Amino acid sequence: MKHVSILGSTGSIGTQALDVIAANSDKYKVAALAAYQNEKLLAEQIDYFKPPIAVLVDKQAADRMVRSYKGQTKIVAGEEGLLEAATCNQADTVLTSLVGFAGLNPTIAAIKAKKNIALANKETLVAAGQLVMSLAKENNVNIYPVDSEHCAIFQCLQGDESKHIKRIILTASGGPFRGRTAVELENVTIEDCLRHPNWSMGRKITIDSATLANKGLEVIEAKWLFGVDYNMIDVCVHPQSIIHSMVEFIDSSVIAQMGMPDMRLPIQYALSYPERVASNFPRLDFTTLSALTFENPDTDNFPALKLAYMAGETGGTLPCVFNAANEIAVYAFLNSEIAFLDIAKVIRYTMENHVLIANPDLEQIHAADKSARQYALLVVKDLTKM
Ligand SMILES: NC(=O)C1=CN([C@@H]2O[C@H](COP(=O)(O)OP(=O)(O)OC[C@H]3O[C@@H](n4cnc5c(N)ncnc54)[C@H](OP(=O)(O)O)[C@@H]3O)[C@@H](O)[C@H]2O)C=CC1
Ligand SMILES: CC(=O)[C@@H](O)[C@H](O)COP(=O)(O)O
Ligand SMILES: [Mn+2]
Repeated sequence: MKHVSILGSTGSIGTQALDVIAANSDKYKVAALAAYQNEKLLAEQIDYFKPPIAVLVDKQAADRMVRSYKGQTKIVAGEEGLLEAATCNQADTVLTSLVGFAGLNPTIAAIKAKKNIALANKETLVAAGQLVMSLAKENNVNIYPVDSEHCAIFQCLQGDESKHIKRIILTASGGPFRGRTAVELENVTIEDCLRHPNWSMGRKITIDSATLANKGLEVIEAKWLFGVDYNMIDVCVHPQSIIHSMVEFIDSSVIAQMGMPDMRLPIQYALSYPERVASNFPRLDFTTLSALTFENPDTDNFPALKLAYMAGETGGTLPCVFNAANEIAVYAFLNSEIAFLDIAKVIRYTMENHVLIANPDLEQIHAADKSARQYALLVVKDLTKM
């Protein structure tokens, strides 16, 4: 039996993880649930899964829940609650399915408490990959990728030494605007961006997919998870999202992992590894697949991917700055403050303004995140005036 703390239980990954756990109650038990403010859904999850601990980071929402809740679960508020859920004795595994840089501290706390990590929160490795991977090694903790591409690569590598990798090929859907020019991207709406062709996900990652910043974050995530150089990570646009990623080995053999686009599979694999668990997830029917196609990403019209490579190759605090600026820009776009094409501009200007620290410690990473957010907000303000 694995005991899982779910940070971000009310989100897209969190709810699908709970579907997997409910379908396999002989294998998994919920140790803790944590959300930001969605008290209604969290209350339903508490009723069903009866975890020892539940957290609402928003203190007012947590206060309301404490006043109305009559059951056995301990309700905790705030960032401290998140850390308690990440480190509680009842858990052996922590699923990091909260969104953004907020995932970093609880992930580090979980690693220090020797919990295995099922990692959906890619922003953690983007902001602090070196530090998090070293801590995991020091504490003898495994990090199992949940992100579909990284889970695919992890599956492709089973039984093979990483030294045999020639390159990793991350597949990308290309998002809802694949093939469009910058002029055609000028006036796209929030609703257009939120219409991902293949995946139903949270709002932030869906915008990231539309700008290709998601693929940029994933390139950096792959560097840290698989210990490869950036020149060994390629991105290939595959609009059908059936091949979730590939590994080419030194003998030119290529192994791909395929499946219908359904996040329950990588979530379940990350929880069940090294076992495979039977499922009723939709199956691939090759007779109805008309074509699997591939093309190069368009980094001229979608520059966020190029900026991510630049940030990753430079290293130090720059990937953290890329991530911080992107978070500010995405939420500014979702608040109708800036246009779609401004997202990459906010990232670029914030990166250009940054004074690099080559080997940052955690405090320096937090400082870089904070100052990048402040600068990115100024850029947003300037762009809003235009
Ligand atoms: N969705 C997907 O298919 C995939 C997602 N990922 C990654 O997984 C992560 C989660 O994505 P997704 O599920 O789509 O996101 P959602 O926006 O759907 O869910 C986010 C979850 O995190 C909680 N949350 C948000 N902010 C905080 C915070 N500051 N502290 C604590 N909890 C917080 C939310 O709580 P509340 O509901 O109360 O606001 C919610 O439970 C992201 O890093 C994303 O990049 C990776 C691959 C695929
Ligand atoms: C499901 C998943 O892992 C997402 O990160 C997905 O990859 C987004 O699709 P894009 O390829 O469009 O970024
Ligand atoms: Mn992905």
